[in-house]
Amino acid sequence: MDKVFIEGLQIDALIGIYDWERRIRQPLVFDIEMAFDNRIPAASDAIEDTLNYKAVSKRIIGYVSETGFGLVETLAERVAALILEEFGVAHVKLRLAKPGAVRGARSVGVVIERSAATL
Ligand SMILES: Nc1nc2c(c(=O)[nH]1)N=C([C@H](O)[C@@H](O)CO)CN2
Repeated sequence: MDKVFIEGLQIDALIGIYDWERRIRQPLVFDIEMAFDNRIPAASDAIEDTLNYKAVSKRIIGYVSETGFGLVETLAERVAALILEEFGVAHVKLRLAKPGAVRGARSVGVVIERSAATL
């Protein structure tokens, strides 16, 4: 299956389990791969036929900016569900990184894959 991807989408968010984390915003980085049949927009050359990565990115930025979960697992799950439900995507792979959260590690986080069929 073809994919549409969004790589390195950085969003500042309220996220974390510790008291000090509840008082600041921290950078999160999303890498997202979404299953999509790109032959249709390729044939029409029409943006309406695409899975519009700009529209998906804007929706995710808006959503994540308003959240305040403790765990990256929770946020990753909600964003994956949003993509499946609102953009008609059948399968999504999402990597959510929290750079700088652990001293000595460049980044930490989670990778999940979800399908609309098993929502
Ligand atoms: N699997 C996870 N482990 C940890 C998380 C998390 O969201 N998922 N969060 C923290 C803290 O918030 C951490 O990021 C602060 O440095 C610790 N472990």
